[in-house]
Amino acid sequence: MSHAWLSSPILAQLNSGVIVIDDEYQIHYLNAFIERHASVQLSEVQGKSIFSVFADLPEAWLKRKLMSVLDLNTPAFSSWEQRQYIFKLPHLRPITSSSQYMAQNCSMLPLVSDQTDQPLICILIEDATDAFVYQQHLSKTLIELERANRQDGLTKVLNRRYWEEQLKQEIHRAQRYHHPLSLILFDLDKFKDLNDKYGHLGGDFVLIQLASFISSLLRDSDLFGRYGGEEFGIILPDTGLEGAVEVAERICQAVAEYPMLFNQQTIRASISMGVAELLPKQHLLHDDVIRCADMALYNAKRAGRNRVCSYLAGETEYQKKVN
Ligand SMILES: Nc1nc2c(ncn2[C@@H]2O[C@H](COP(=O)(O)OP(=O)(O)OP(=O)(O)O)[C@@H](O)[C@H]2O)c(=O)[nH]1
Repeated sequence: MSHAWLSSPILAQLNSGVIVIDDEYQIHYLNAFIERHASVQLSEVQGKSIFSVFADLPEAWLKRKLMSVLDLNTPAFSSWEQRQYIFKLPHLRPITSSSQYMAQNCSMLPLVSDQTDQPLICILIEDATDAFVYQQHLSKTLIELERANRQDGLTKVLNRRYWEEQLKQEIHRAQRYHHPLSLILFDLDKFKDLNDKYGHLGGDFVLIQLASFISSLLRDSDLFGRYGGEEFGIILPDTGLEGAVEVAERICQAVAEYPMLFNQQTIRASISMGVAELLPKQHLLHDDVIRCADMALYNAKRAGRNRVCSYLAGETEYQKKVN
C-alpha cells in the first residue's frame, strides 16, 4: 500500500519549515509554515533562487554547507547555538526575547528527485525560540546570581567573603611577582550616634552614600569591600605604603567634606583609616595583613578619629598622620 498521500497533509500542517532546492539553489517546494512566516507563496517563488527570495541569507556560508551536502551526500546541521537563525523569520511570541527573529535548528538533507534523478536538498527549519529565550533567561539569572554572590546587599560593594578571597589572591600575586600591595581598613566615626540621631534608615543611607562616593574615588583595579557593619576594606594592588596613605588621606578628607541630604537634613560623617603594606619579603597571610591594618585603624580611633594611621610591618611604632 502506498503512503505517498500522507506527505501532503503532513507537510501542510507541520509546525516546522520545509524548503526543497536543487543544486542551483532554485526553489522546488516550500510548505505552509514558510509561506506563513515569510509571507511568500510557493506559486510565486517556485523556480527562483533561494538567495533572491530570502535576501538576508548568509550566502557564502550557506552555499558551503549546501555544497557539502551534495558532494558528500550526507546531511548537515546548524543549531541556534551556533547561528541563531539562518532564515530571518519573525517569531510569533510576545516580546520575551531580545531578538525579534525565530531561533532555528536547521537540517539540510540530501534527496534525489524520483522523476528527474536531479539531486535536491531539503532544508528543515525547526523553531527553537523557546530554547533560545529560556537560555537567555538562564544566562541573565546566572550573571545576576554571580553578582549577588560577590556583592554586599546594602552597599553593593564586595561582600566580606568575596573580598577576603580577593585579598588572598592579591597577596599570592604580590608575593609571587614581588609587587607591592597595600590594604586600607576604615570605619565610620561615632556611627552609633549617627544611628541614634537619624535612625537606622538614616544610618543605612549614610553607608550606601559613602560606599558609592568612595567607590568613585578609587581605581578600577582597587578592590573595595564591606568587612562588617560600618567597617570597610580597600585592597590596593601594585601600591606601596606611601601611595596607599596618599589615597587614604584623599578619601578621608573627601568624606569629611561630603554632605549627604537625608529627609531634608544634611548629614556629615567622618571615617578613621588604617593602612598597612605587605612587604615583598614577608610571608604574611591575609589575616596578618588585616591585623596590621586593623591595628593602624585602632590607633587612628585612639588618636581622635577622622584621620589616617599607617602600620609598617616590622616596626613597633605607628606612623601617625593627622589631617
Ligand atoms: N544603620 C546601620 N547601622 C549599622 C549597620 N551595621 C552596624 N551598624 C551600627 O554601627 C554602630 C557601630 O557602633 P560602635 O561599634 O560603637 O562604633 P561607633 O559608634 O562608630 O564609634 P567608633 O567606631 O569608636 O567611632 C552600631 O550602633 C551598629 O548597630 C548597618 O548595616 N546599618
